Amino acid sequence: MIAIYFTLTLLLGFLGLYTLKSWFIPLNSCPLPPGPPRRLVIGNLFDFPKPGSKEWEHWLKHKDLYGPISSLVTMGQTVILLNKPKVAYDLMEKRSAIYSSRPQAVFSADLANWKRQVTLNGDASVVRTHRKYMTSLIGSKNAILNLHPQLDLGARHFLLQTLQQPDSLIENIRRVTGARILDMVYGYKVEPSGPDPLIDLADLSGKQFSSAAQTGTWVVDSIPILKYLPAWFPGAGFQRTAREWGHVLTTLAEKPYAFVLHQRSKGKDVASYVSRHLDALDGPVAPDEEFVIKWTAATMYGGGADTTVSALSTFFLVMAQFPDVQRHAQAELDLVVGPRLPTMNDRPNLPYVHALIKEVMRWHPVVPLGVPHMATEDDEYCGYRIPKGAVLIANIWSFTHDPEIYNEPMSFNPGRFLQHEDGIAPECDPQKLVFGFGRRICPGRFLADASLFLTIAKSLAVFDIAKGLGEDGKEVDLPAGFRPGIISHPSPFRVQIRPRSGCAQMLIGSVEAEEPWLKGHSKVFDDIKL
Ligand code: HEM
Repeated sequence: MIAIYFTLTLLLGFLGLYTLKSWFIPLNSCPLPPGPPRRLVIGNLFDFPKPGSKEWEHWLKHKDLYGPISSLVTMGQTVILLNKPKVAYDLMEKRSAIYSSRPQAVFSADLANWKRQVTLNGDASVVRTHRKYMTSLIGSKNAILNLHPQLDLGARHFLLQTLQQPDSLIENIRRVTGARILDMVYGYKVEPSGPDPLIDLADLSGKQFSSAAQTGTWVVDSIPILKYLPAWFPGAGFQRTAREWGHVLTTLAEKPYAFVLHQRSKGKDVASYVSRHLDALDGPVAPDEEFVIKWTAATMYGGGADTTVSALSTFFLVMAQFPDVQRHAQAELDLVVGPRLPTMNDRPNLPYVHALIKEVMRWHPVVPLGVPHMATEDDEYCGYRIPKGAVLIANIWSFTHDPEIYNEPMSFNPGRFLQHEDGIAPECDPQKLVFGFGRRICPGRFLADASLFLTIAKSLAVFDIAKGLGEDGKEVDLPAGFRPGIISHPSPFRVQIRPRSGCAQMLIGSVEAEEPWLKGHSKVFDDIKL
């Protein structure tokens, strides 16, 4: 009992101090950017989105109410909302030296130890090293050229699996996307059908990450002192959850790494990101070097799979929703490519398909609020104060739906990205917005771009995508909604996917004659002790 009173008193004391800090404005200092009025003690606590709500919609009103930049303060923490792309560029790109850190959310980064993945790490030298390792595999268009054959084969296997199991679209997308990255990063082949331990693990960890990083879900993020509560303390269940989720993340990094070491010990190793880095070492791998290889590999797997799954799911949803757009893209493919599957070489001659992919990325940005950045120094912008430690959130969804940038932003119109004969310029390329900004810009953007093109162009060439049928045989309406989360996916939907012709069916089946891609390595784990 005494322990509870003591902890409560301590908590109230800290709350008071935080509040004082949030009300304290240095003399001769400019004001924070505008924002909702602050209440005594709790500041803007009730102005944050409710857990499980769509945060990007919640913050949208800030642009109309307060302009291009706004702010909130609660528990001593300042949050700066960037409501226009220019502000995101001005701060996160032009002043990237002081806006490239990450806030250390207590639950995700600290307790569950997600900061082992660079995405949630704020330390500049760690970020530099980890990004350097990753960019050797995926950091430029040239680096991705080497991966085209693997990506192309992956896309053809996706067609085959979708033909065989048209009702398991999202599972197929998930399996093939994960399989591609596991192959590139570890040389691991997933099971051709049925569950695969690494795909399931990434799925679980991805779901846990989405909940872990959701603002407002974890009280310990707002009151960091709570992290010292022991797990047995009433209300401290978050400690057990964090430990459990941290353990899943550890397994996600250790298991496939152990697979590579096992294959090397048997002389069965194939070229992959991990083996290439191990080959480059002179002697035995030092622990800190092993840490970087292991965790950059896990970061690419974790960061690359779920994001691409979301973009491809949105593609299938909108194709069923906008059949005219689908027909237009198919007509272009038939004219330019003819009766074969499109490849990367066809891309320059497929402007409409290219524009369609941009529109998918704009229509629903996969990471609607980006990943928050943190200021590492006090700064001033347009007469407003941005204090050291402030968290910066770029509302990417609001950027890609800004009527000053995109004409009729709520309509799905790939034509907006084409060069018009009457001289009207194409609208802003959303690739400049949806992958984030400055030194933390997504290092997987070239890989994502190539994977999306190959999967989307090939799918359009051979499949007709339509709304699913209800029990009465009539087409059912598609949900227009998207789920909340740091990586946002479409709400569950049903579509029909059929080959466009007999020739299309033959093209899809042709991949079966090639070396089996999905031949399955999971049995190896029977021999590996973690
Ligand atoms: C449609 C696909 C994708 C989208 C829309 C996307 C978007 C983003 C965004 C918005 C960020 C945050 C950038 C910032 O902080 O300003 C990010 C970070 C990151 N992305 Fe992606 N991404 C995609 C695919 C990928 C892929 C395929 C990989 C790797 C294989 C990847 C790896 C990463 C990593 C490692 C980070 C963290 C970078 C850092 O913290 O420095 N992403 N991504």
